[in-house]
Amino acid sequence: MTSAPALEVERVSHAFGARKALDDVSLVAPSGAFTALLGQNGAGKTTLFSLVTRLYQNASGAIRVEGFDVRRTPSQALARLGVVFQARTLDLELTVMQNLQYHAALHGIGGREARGRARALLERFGLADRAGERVRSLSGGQMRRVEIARALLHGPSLLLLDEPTVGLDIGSRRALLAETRRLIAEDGVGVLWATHLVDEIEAADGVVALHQGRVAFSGDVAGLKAQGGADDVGAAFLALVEPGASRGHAA
Ligand SMILES: Nc1ncnc2c1ncn2[C@@H]1O[C@H](COP(=O)(O)OP(=O)(O)OP(=O)(O)O)[C@@H](O)[C@H]1O
Repeated sequence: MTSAPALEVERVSHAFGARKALDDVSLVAPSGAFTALLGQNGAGKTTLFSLVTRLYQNASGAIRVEGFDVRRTPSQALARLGVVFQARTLDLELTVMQNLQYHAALHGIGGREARGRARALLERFGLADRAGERVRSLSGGQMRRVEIARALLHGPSLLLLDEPTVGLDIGSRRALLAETRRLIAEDGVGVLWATHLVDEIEAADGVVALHQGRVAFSGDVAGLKAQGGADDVGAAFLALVEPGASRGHAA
């Protein structure tokens, strides 16, 4: 066991040409906790995920997964990282089990071991009876659960989810959040959940508010409300990022 946080981002900046997408961003997502990365469209959430997953190289600063620097020790860092991207990435024509086995193979987990892990995860997400079906036949919420199961196949200690509830109905959103929180409680994974929906955040969560590529707030929900001078998360967030706006929600 390590005492390093699931994720540490230290003074990271990233630009696309002249446009600064991230400007001196630092944050921590502890192990065994839910941290919401709250930000409106264009805040820089996806860019940050792309840097953590090494889709882009971090131009400046440092990113560590459970203490492993993603640039200097990429294989150790990536082995501890599971990710669910905003766009769906399952192969619709393959079965649920084939999708999971394919991903397990990419992590060097083969045959019986892969099937065993996949079955256990599908069981956990209430999808054991769908293993042999093509992904195309699943609902949006079920596909998201398969993607989370896939992200967990290699036993990561950090799970990144980029706006995972987009396009889901209210029941599926709640179920996905509940399952993610159960994972944290049972397995102790650290979760960084990117969202613009303030109602996905609970009182005990960590919050990092990103605005125009900068961290506008980092701390707990009570601290966000105190700093924003409002009793609800949406109003507090808006007060911090758009001081001119007096009411409303981040969504
Ligand atoms: N590949 C790219 N090329 C140029 N600019 C980009 C690219 N990707 C993102 N950007 C810009 O960087 C900024 C941050 O975008 P990013 O996608 O990280 O935001 P986001 O918080 O994920 O937004 P959303 O909630 O809309 O997904 C935006 O100004 C965006 O236009």
